[in-house]
Amino acid sequence: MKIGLGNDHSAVEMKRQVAEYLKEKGYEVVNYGTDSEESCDYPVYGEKVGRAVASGEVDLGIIICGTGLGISLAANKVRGIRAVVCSEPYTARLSRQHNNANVLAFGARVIGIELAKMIIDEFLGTEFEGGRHQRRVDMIMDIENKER
Ligand SMILES: O=C[C@H](O)[C@H](O)[C@H](O)COP(=O)(O)O
Repeated sequence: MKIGLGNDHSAVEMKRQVAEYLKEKGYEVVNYGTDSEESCDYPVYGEKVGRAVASGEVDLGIIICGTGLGISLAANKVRGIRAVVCSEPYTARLSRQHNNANVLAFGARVIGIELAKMIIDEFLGTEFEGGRHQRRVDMIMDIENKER
């Protein structure tokens, strides 16, 4: 499975550790984030990862900024993206089971790497359940069609 990573200046070290962890676990990693700690703008990287996921260039995305908020807001503007901010593993699991989330976001200034690893494990290790949840996810995606 191919995972697209994105981050701003606040999450360079967190992204590096996440990439290392994912590679150890056998995932292919594509880095769309910055590797410089010089101040930059998170929408750039949220959009890049969102587009990579939406086009199928990667299977899922993981995006990190200070809080996970701004970068997820940006990713969610890309058609087809369901990006979620998770600060604990339960929400990460349910975001896949019920919401079929395709991009995970968290904050490098909010959680540490060990919690991030647990969150990532739940996110990548859980499948969408479908059924009644499919109807609701379809309803979410239909909102995009009404907007554009
Ligand atoms: O939601 C936005 C992110 O948390 C950014 O990483 C944050 O706003 C960057 O802040 P600063 O420019 O003060 O490092």
